[in-house]
Amino acid sequence: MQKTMGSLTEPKLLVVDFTKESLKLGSTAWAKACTDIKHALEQHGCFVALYDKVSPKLHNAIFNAADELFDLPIETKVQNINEKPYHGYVGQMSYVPLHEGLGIDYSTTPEGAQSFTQLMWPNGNDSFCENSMSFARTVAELDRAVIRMLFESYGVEKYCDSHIDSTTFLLRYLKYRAPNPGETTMAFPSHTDKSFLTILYQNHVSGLEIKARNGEWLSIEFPPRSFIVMAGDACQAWSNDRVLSPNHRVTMDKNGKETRYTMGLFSFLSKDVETPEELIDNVHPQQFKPFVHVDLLNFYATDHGRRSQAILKDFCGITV
Ligand SMILES: O=C(O)CCC(=O)C(=O)O
Ligand SMILES: [Fe+2]
Repeated sequence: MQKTMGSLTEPKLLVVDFTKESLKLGSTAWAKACTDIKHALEQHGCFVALYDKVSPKLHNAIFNAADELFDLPIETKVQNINEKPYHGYVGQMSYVPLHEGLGIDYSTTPEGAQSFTQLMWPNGNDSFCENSMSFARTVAELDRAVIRMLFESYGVEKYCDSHIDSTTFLLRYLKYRAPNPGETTMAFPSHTDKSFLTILYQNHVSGLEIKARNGEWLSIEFPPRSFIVMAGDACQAWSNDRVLSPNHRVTMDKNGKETRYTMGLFSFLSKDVETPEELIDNVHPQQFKPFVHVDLLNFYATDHGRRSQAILKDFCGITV
């Protein structure tokens, strides 16, 4: 597969400016953004969001917090265990030597932020706790805005509030160190996210690559302080296969010297993931059975799930 190096070339990702006052609910600009977002999620499974609610102070605090967190002893970090697959500590893997990650489940709630902080710093770390929760809450607002727009653009806004009320947010701190000479540059292998939506925020070191529908790998260089909004498998299922949950991976520059940090906010549903009946008709017959969101992660954690090249079809596909 040909790789497009370091550019945002063809096909360009949509950029949606959420900082504009004109993007008020119900305005003309808002209606256009709804249509654009739907189109982008169907075409590429992602878009770039300009969003200025993360202050420079919080921006600095969150990446300092990442440094502080990853500097903890491994014995402490491995205590970040979660019964849900891919929610806890990941690292020390020989085939992915550059990567380490930790996850804060229920990250927008005081209980979620506090229990993670307590586990990592038994003597307390109030600023870590507050900054993590504040960041998660700020990005969750963007998630909700995107959900509202997506539901509106499919004409199913009546389901929006119950969807939002049943959403929980996993915040993952992700680290990728620079490769040593001769070492692999593959920092995170190709995969699709199991979330409903994923929102990514990185430091100044790029590395994310997304596979477009045409099979081309695009290197994503997003403007500083902007976010990548990406659809996960649950969103693809919900949309009756209209939205793309894109394959993506992280590749580090072989000559790079700096550590890449990404903050990822992953949304999950505590109610069934179910395609609205409005999205099912003769032209678009129902593709997937309703499912419990965490069961998709549990399936992915099995050999069959991990090897699957079409996880939704294998997990909940309707065969005709
Ligand atoms: O670090 C990134 O940009 C991507 C992370 C990612 O794909 C994931 O954690 O699922
Ligand atoms: Fe991912």
